This record gives sequence, structure tokens and C-alpha cells, in this order.
Amino acid sequence: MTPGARVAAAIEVLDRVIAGAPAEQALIQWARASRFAGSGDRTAVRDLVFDSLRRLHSRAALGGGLTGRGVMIGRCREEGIDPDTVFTGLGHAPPPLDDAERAAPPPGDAAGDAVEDAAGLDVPGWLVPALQSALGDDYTPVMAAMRERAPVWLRINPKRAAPDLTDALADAGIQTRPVSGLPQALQVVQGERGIARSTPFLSGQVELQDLSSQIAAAALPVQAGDRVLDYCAGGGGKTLAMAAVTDAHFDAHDVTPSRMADLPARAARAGARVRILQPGKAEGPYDLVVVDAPCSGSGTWRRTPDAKWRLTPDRLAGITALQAEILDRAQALVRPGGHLAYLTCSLLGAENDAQIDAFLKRFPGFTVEHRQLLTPLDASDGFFYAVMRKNG
Ligand SMILES: C[S@@+](CC[C@H](N)C(=O)[O-])C[C@H]1O[C@@H](n2cnc3c(N)ncnc32)[C@H](O)[C@@H]1O
Repeated sequence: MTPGARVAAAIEVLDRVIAGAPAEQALIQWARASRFAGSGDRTAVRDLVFDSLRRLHSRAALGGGLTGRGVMIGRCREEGIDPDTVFTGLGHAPPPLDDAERAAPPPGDAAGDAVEDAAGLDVPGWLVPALQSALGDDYTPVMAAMRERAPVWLRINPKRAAPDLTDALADAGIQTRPVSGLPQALQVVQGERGIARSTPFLSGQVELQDLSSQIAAAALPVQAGDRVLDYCAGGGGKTLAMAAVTDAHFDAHDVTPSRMADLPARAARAGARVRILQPGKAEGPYDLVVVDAPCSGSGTWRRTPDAKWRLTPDRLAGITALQAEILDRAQALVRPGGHLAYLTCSLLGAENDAQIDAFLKRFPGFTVEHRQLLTPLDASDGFFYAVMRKNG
């Protein structure tokens, strides 16, 4: 595909996302209908779409409208590319600009968030006050960081890792650097697309895991022999991180068991033993119950930027109600003197501090031992965790 044809494809995908489709789904739909597109084309189109979703409103403003075409015209202007060199109508490139499009972009934000988004931080207007209150002075740098791509992180599995692990990664074209203070973590500086095919990954020596999840998992109070329940296990990232360093008894539970479908294979690859439970079948008492709660994902907007634009006040209210319900169920499974850990990949106070404060009012028999908000200023995704002890 020519560069212009890739832009035309990105316009098509962005139009679907703007109409409400999840970005991954819209990309798959485009790829299925575009058999001529090679893997390099698919990667390029994906990058154009994701980069633009991170900056949707500012690019729409620069391009004159919240449409795929407006956003891609805005991308040209933002990157100092003359749109007339891309929008040529030749070789499947999008049609040339009309007079209105060629005129200077209108002032303000074409997406209608003129006041709140005036700083060009690409934050949905209704979320600005909540994020300002959660982040304080960090609001502007954190939201600016959310407009950039996220770094990729690996977690070393000490049960499997060979001494020459970083050399083996380098042989596979994956350059990494260590992370100070977290010996299991590696930042990928080059070759991220080859990780899933590389021998160190396939042999369970490393896992893909964001730094925030690694920091939180390392902070969980788990000791050899403990009974541990991962109540919202999903793919089991937190359990696998704990199992890599501690020989405890791990139970994985999720209301949607299909989300745990890959967990047995991942555990086998990592040399970890994890028991999969059916929904509602967890039986306490546990020494540690981990609630890695369903959340808005506002901390992961760099990786899933369409989620930023799809969140609504109603959805957020539904999520916070579900989090409270899950906490109430999970606390009953903790033994006296044991721990309940609550984790979200959100930056919003309603899902984090306020959720914990409300829980402590409902269950005064718990005491917070530690709570922490991580942000991209810590290099990781936005993430919150609280560790609470059940008085016994
Ligand atoms: C943030 S994800 C978990 C990610 C996972 N722990 C990991 O590290 O890969 C949240 C999970 O909570 C599950 N979930 C949602 N509602 C639930 C409920 N009422 N009880 C248990 N799990 C629930 C979802 O199916 C989803 O897999």
C-alpha cells in the first residue's frame, strides 16, 4: 500500500471508531476486508489509528472536524506535513482537500470541548475536574504523557530465566534495559513486535507485563504456603507475577471463566501451579484475596485510547457500583489477620481512594496498610493499589 492508501485506510477505521466501534474490532474488520494489506501495512495503519486516537480532539480541531478525514488532515498539520502531498486521490490515497478544508483550521475544539480541552491535552471535558482533583499538580504532565505511546515492559520469571536471558533477547532483536529498584523488570527499548515469537517468551523466561502491575504485584503481602485467591483473575497476570517468586497456593476466579482460558497454558509455561475455580465457588478463608477490579481503564489510555472517548458518566457509575459489590463479596473470604488487596488501572478518585474510603466505612474491621497511585510520571500506566488487613 502507498502511504496515501494507508492514510485512507486509517480514515475508514477512525470513522468506525468515532461511530462507537472498539478500535481493535474496527481494525480487524478493515484487515479482513483488505486481504491485499501485508503485515507492514496492517502495523502502519494500526499506528496511524492509535496515534490519532490518543490525540483525537486536538487533531480534529486542527483538521476541521471530528471525522476520520478531519483527524488525519489534523495529523498532517500537527506533524508539519502538507496535507496536499498526502490527500492526492492517487494510488488509493484520499481525495484532495476542498477549499474549506484547505483554509486555516477553525479556532477552538471541533469536538465541542472548547473550554475544558483548550490546553490540547485530549481529555474528555466531563472528566477534567475529576482528573485534576485526583492528580493535582501532576494533572498536566500526566495527561500530556497520555498523548504518547506507552513503553513496553517485560517481567523476568526467575523460575525459568537463563543467565544469558538479555543476550537471548538481543539475539531475537529485542533490546532491553534494567529498571532500578525492580530487578524482575526490563524495559523494551527496541524490537517489541518480536517478543511473542521469541524463544525467551515462548519458554516462559519472560512475560509481557506493565511496570505498574509488576510494582503492585511485588507489593502484595504473600508468603510461602499462603492460600491466595485472585478474585478477578482474567488472564492471571497478578497471580503469575506472585507465583514467579513465591510458592503459595494460588486459586484463580473470574465471573467470566472464558477470560481465564489462557491461564493454564501461561501458568504451565511459567512453571506455576494455579487452580482454576468456577464462578462463585471460591471458599475461604484465604490469607490474601486480590481484587484486580474491572475499571474504567483511565490509567491505560496510552494503550487503549478509544476507551478514553467511550467512557460516559453512566458507565463510570456502573463500574464503581460493581467494584463496591465485588469488594463486599471478596472481603468475606479473607481470614482474620489476612489481607485484601484492591487494584485498578484507573486514575479516577471515584474508583480508587473514594472506593476504599467507602469500603472502610462499610467494613471498619479492615485497616489500610498501604495505598499508592502510580502514573506515567513513574514510567508505568496509571494504576492504584491498596492493601488492607482484616483485624483478627
Ligand atoms: C482488570 S481485569 C483483571 C486482569 C487480570 N487480573 C490480569 O492481571 O491479567 C478485571 C476482571 O474482573 C472480572 N470481573 C468482572 N466482574 C466480576 C465479578 N463480579 N466477579 C469476579 N470477577 C469479575 C472481569 O471478567 C475481568 O476479567
